[in-house]
Amino acid sequence: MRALKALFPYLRRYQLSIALGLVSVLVANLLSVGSTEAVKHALDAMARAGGTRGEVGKWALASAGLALLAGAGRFWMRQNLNSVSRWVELDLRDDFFAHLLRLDAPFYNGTPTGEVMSRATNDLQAVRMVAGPAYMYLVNTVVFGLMAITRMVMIDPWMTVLSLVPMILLPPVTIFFGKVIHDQSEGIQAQLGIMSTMAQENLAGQRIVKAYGQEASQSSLFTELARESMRRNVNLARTSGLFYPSLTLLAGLGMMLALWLGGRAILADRITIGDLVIFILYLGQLSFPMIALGWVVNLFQRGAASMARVSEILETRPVVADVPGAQGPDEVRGEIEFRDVWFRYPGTERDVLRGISFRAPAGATVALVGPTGSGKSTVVSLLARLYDPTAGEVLVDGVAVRQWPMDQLRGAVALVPQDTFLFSATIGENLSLGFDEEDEERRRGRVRAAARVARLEQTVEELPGGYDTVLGERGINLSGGQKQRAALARAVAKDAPLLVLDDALSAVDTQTEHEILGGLRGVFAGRTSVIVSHRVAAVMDADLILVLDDGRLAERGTHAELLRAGGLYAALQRRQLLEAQVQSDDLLAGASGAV
Ligand SMILES: Nc1ncnc2c1ncn2[C@@H]1O[C@H](COP(=O)(O)OP(=O)(O)OP(=O)(O)O)[C@@H](O)[C@H]1O
Repeated sequence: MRALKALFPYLRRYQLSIALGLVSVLVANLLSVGSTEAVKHALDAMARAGGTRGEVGKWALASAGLALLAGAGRFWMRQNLNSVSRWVELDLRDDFFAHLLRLDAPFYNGTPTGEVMSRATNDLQAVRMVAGPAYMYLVNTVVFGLMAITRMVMIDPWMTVLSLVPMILLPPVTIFFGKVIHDQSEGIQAQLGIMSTMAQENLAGQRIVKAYGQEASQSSLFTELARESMRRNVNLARTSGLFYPSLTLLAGLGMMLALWLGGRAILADRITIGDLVIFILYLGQLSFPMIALGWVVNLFQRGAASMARVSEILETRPVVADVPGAQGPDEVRGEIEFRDVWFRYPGTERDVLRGISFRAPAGATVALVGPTGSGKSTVVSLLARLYDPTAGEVLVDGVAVRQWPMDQLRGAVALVPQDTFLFSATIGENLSLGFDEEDEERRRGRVRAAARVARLEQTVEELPGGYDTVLGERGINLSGGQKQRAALARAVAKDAPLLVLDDALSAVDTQTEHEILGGLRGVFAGRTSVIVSHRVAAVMDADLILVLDDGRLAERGTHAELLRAGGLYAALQRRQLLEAQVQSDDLLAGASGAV
């Protein structure tokens, strides 16, 4: 329950509404008790020898009027307290999302996305139930319970004790069934999640399903999952079927005892008919608050566990963050230096970079080549400070990147990562992600110029809405190469001093890649570029080529120097030339065959 303390600052913002809501609980219950008391007076007037019609009518009217006012009070109670829970949920969700965006790559590396999503949805919902309904029903039960039981004891203490015995079982029965029903519902949701994922994958990957003839086996797998879902639903129906009659049985037992004992008390002239009727009314009105009490216990337990999970993320501090007194250079030139850099990914045991040292002057084009898994993307990640090195230092303009204010560093680097990511927004919005431009014409101009450099202009113009075409699930899908060019255009439009392309043109054909890189050289003349590529043709014009092999810097130099050295780079070039030769021979053979 200590976890719920973290909720207090959020609740404190709405203390006026909470106070009004709690006063409404008190007033509504007082009015409700008053209405029940008026019933007693009406009945007693009916049974008394001198009672008049007018008197009965007056009390009946009073009862109805008070019940109406009590209803209004309850509306006001719900209105205030449930609204507070929604506001608290909104504030928490906003803070949670903003915090998620501040968290760093090491956090996302070690936390599955599904886990984060479940905290942002299910857990926040469970916390909301505590921030309103749970304490509202708890206070309501306590207030009404005290009032009703006091009145019942005043009528007959023994009758109160005995008729409450079955009622006292209502909260534990609700807690027990509540837990079972909750677990079963979760199981159903989980099963539904598995089914949705499977359906979604089969629909999205329907070309693979068809190409590999998987229709029948996927269909029977789905049937198995659906059967399991049905079995879980039937179990839930059985539990619910037992739960509600158990509640009615216990409440009914209390009533039966009250009727039996009350009947005897009337015959013995200890209480009036009016007393018995309102006793039974109070008993009946008590059953829902008693059931709510059990429900509230479960809500608090679930809410506390959920708040602990939400707080765990909210309290996680990014490891890669601004250091105190962070200070970058006044003007970014773009000189890059790696000084004996070692790196291993958090939670792993293997050094993926081992003693990398190099220096590239501002304005140079640096290329990284090497076999897959050799550490090229990792070098780029350290430059953009997505991670901090395990040992050694990465410097830009002579200042360690850890000493730079994060905003300044990220503003200075335009990164095109290996995995292209475009938002489900318009192409124009996707391309202007990296810069602020109030003037719409200038923004569009900048986006168009960048698209031209990335050889994307014609593709966009052929789309139905041009730059206003929405991408992704809600709109059209681009091909792999088009997506890569859009990601490149986004980086070009950012117009930053350092351009970093991490295998950013792998899905573009060699000819287009050559054209794009040629265009980039013009636009980025005087700025520093880092190009990761598997193709020698893409890096041969670079000022400095670094060849990585299993985390080590195996070779360095210009294209000509590396060819002369006859090492890994030269072997890579020979292989790629040979491959190109074989491909063109195949094409020629195909063409002559066709003739
Ligand atoms: N997030 C990660 N967590 C743990 N290990 C990782 C992570 N990302 C990469 N690695 C490991 O680090 C090593 C270097 O990976 P990196 O992505 O830098 O290679 P690369 O040279 O860019 O490869 P490719 O050419 O295939 O893109 C690999 O062995 C890889 O398995």
